[in-house]
Amino acid sequence: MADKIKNAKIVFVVGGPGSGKGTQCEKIVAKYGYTHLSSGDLLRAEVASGSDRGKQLQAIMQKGELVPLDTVLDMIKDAMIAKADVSKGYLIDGYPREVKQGEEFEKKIGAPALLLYIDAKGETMVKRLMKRGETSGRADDNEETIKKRLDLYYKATEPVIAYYEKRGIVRKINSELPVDEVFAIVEKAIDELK
Ligand SMILES: Nc1ncnc2c1ncn2[C@H]1C[C@H](O)[C@@H](COP(=O)(O)OP(=O)(O)O)O1
Ligand SMILES: [Mg+2]
Repeated sequence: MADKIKNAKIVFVVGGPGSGKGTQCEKIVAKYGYTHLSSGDLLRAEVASGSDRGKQLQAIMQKGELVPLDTVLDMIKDAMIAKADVSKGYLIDGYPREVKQGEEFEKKIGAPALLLYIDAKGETMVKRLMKRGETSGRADDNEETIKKRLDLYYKATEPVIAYYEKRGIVRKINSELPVDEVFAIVEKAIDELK
């Protein structure tokens, strides 16, 4: 089963909360037929299911902390295998959050061909998340948790970007621009993969 995804195109989509990862992934899915896997969405779906694991996850996420590595990875892998026959590639959104997560992903699943670094300023991310929080229903889109998520993001994710930069697969995308202009830059990076 797992070898079905061994040769798949894998794109890590990394950026702070509210930087626009989900927005850009949606557009990549529409144009390129990739499968979009947001680790956050997978986790929230588990929470919504009301399972015991979901309840434990909810407590962790509400505090703005990171969920255990194996849990996230197993959920991503299962979701990838489920889409192996129809997927032109995979967008792994919001993962890895830490260098160790990236290493484990490569051991268990495969190597990324590209890392899209969706980059927006801290104040922009806060503004967007506060706005999203008005309608998203997400427990973590509130001012206090947003600050914590941003702090954690800077600490944990910057080493991730440095790690993949050494391997030459990072493309930094200016996400301060309007959505379609951001996507024009994203398209170039994806087109280069073919
Ligand atoms: N380039 C852009 N310009 C303005 N608003 C943007 C934007 N990209 C995303 N947004 C909005 C849409 C959402 O309400 C909010 C967060 O975007 P998102 O795609 O959900 O971010 P992420 O998935 O990185 O947390 O910001
Ligand atoms: Mg998102």
